[in-house]
Amino acid sequence: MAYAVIMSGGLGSRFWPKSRKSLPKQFLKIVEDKTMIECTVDRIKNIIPMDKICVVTNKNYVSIIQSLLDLKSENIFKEPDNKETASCIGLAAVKLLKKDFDAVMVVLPSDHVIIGREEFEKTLKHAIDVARDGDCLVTMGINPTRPESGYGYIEKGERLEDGVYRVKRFVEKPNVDVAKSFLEKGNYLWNSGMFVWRADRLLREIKKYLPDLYRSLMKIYEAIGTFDEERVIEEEYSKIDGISIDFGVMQRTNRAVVLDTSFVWDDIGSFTALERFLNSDESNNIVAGGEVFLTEVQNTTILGDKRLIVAIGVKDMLIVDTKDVVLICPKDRAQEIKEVVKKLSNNDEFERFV
Ligand SMILES: Nc1nc2c(ncn2[C@@H]2O[C@H](COP(=O)(O)OP(=O)(O)OP(=O)(O)O)[C@@H](O)[C@H]2O)c(=O)[nH]1
Ligand SMILES: O=P(O)(O)O[C@H]1O[C@H](CO)[C@@H](O)[C@H](O)[C@@H]1O
Repeated sequence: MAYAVIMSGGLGSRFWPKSRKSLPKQFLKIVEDKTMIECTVDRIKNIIPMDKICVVTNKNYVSIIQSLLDLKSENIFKEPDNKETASCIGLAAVKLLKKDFDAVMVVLPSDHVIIGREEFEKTLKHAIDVARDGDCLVTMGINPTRPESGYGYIEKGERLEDGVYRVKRFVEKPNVDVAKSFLEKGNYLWNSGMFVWRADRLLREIKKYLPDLYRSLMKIYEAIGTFDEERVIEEEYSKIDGISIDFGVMQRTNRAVVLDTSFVWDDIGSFTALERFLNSDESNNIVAGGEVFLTEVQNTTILGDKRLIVAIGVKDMLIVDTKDVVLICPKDRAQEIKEVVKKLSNNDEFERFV
């Protein structure tokens, strides 16, 4: 049986100050008129029925998820802490395996924009068939359109069937020069961060490449359905070293295959991604929300709130206003917001703004 596993415990810190610890990006309406997590569920519910859709999230976000999605509480997998995507996916794998030994997991981030519903559904069905029959880890590949250094790249290897390739190499977040060379070579795809695999196959890969995490997951597996479940999850999570599924498994495994997809995809990783979806004025400015009064402003993205934003002679900037924080930064440094948020989190005076 196929299950959707929606990862929804991240902080979306590159979208700070709009995205806060108390209400991260996946629970905001960013480019569509529903929250990002609602859009994620809408996109898959023709393929995977609601009772097979699961969300893995931090325990603090359970009530937000319940208010947005019509999910049974047993389909919300609670994490006591954020230990990155390998643990989040591993926890979902043991939860599903406990009730279905043939579980196939469709792992989806909760903060992507996808255009081309029919194509997406067709690709997902194909991915489920490949993962169910084969002993492999399926990733959904996107044809790159720019030398993006914020994504993982997949080198296509042997063609297995129409649109399906063995993964020759998986390179997580190369620098821009390497990304340019991948684009020129033409045989690389972006890793979309959407994966399909059997739960048992994934756990065997975790056993091989992340043995400590595997040991913790096995203890959790034993405790699932007992009175001790929550305590054991807390105890094991306190021991887990966080690592992403990309660094932890995908870069190491030789069982990965990639599907060459053709829908439009974006991970809306940072504010600058909005340029690809929102309309700009004749000076290439984007205004998303709030009122603005601009004089000789160019190539600037402004996300307003309640106040009027007045800017004079500003170029290539990002301006984000909220009720208690104003962020001003050059657009080409927008990735640094994540680091700033980490610093603020560790600062007693400013932590409350995170
Ligand atoms: N359950 C769970 N989900 C996670 C965790 N880390 C990231 N995610 C989710 O995985 C997806 C991809 O996350 P990232 O973009 O890597 O991280 P993020 O925290 O959302 O964003 P940044 O802080 O801006 O990097 C998103 O849907 C996140 O909500 C985690 O530790 N647990
Ligand atoms: O954690 P990050 O920064 O969002 O990166 C992850 O997602 C990217 C796609 O959104 C992928 O391209 C990366 O390989 C990785 O899976």
